[in-house]
Amino acid sequence: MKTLLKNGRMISHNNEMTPVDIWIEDGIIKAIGKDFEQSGVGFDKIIDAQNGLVTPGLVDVHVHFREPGFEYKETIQTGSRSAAKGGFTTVCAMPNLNPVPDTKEKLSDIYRRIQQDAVVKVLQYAPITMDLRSDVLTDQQALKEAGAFAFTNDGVGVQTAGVMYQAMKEAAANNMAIVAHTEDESLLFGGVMHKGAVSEKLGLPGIMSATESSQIARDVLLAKETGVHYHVCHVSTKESVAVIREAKKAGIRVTAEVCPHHLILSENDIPGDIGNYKMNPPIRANEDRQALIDGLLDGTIDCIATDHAPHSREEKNQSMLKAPFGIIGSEIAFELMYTEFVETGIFTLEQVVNWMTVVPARLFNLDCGTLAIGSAADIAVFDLDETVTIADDFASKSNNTPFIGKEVKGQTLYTLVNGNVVWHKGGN
Ligand SMILES: NC(=O)N[C@@H](CC(=O)O)C(=O)O
Ligand SMILES: [Zn+2]
Ligand SMILES: [Zn+2]
Repeated sequence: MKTLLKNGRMISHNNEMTPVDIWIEDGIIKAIGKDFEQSGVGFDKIIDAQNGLVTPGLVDVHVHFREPGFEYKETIQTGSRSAAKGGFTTVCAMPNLNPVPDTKEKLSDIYRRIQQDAVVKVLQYAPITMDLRSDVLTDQQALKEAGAFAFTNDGVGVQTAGVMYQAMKEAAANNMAIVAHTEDESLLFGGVMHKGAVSEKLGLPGIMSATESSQIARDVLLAKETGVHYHVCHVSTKESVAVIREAKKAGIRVTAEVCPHHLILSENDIPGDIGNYKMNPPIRANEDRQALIDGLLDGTIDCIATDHAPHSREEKNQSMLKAPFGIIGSEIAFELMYTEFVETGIFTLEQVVNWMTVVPARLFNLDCGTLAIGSAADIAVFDLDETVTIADDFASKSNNTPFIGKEVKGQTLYTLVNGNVVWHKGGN
């Protein structure tokens, strides 16, 4: 099977756009160049990229697919379609499910579902401790054999230093990463949004920055003791950035991700007590937002991840006091990053593409995030010209995002996995 993706543009190292065609054969990138059509190759299928930006399929190391246990919010099928619609071809799914995949059998059951239903490549995380909340470590070796991507208790922090230390030691021995949602619950005090001027104004309990940053400080020191690859989820505060920066300087093996919503919004953008502005960690102060941008620019923060966290309309259409934490992100992540940061000249297009493809792949040794000849034809094509309004028409089952109605550029035209079109604009 020979496919030609023609009339694309690729971003080169000096941020220049080069017109390209990609020759795909049996799901593999065979050649990148021009005028293959004229050379008489005889393609079975031709896809017109319409002068769009061609990138490696995006890689997201942080999504929530809710299956099994919470299928009314999302399933592997709808979550992976949502990822495909956003140009993602590899995503890593969190284990805060029911049941929690804390045994080989439960993890294998999820992989069976992925095999059946996913339209993009899905790697499943396993938990650090049994049932996410206990102090009993999971059998890392068995879970690794069953295909665990890495270990995380995302949704909750590991509350005890000793448990985290043991988990890190074990993960280092198994050559696996520990991925951490950092939140010290003894510093939570029922908070539902960032503690500051706006929480005060709205009369809502606040979450201190130290609730996150103090646990990162603990963990980087434990990572130093154990030598594990320690990856920090959804960094949100300036203190967290400072701790990670110092840890990296000290040679500690720490990496970090940041979410588009924390880069774009600050507490001042929260118009009131609205559930769709509630996520964990919360949208912080403007100086935190600025520190996250600086952190990406100086390499303290390594990559961008969405933390796609679907919840039902009923759940989110309530006061922040009652609504669950989390917003969706897969379908709009690239267009938000492009519009807010590339169009404004804060980041280059090459930086944004790298932070969403080759860098996350490299951090976790994944065989994706590249358009190298011989690699799987996992490819995204984006329209950088047309301005569109983010509509409430998500492929996700849920619509919990405060970005509906926003004007953006950078809509996905095509997403290909192993050379097959899994999403195209105007399609399903
Ligand atoms: N980010 C969120 O606000 N919520 C996530 C959990 C998490 O990522 O911590 C969820 O599972 O809904
Ligand atoms: Zn989390
Ligand atoms: Zn999460």
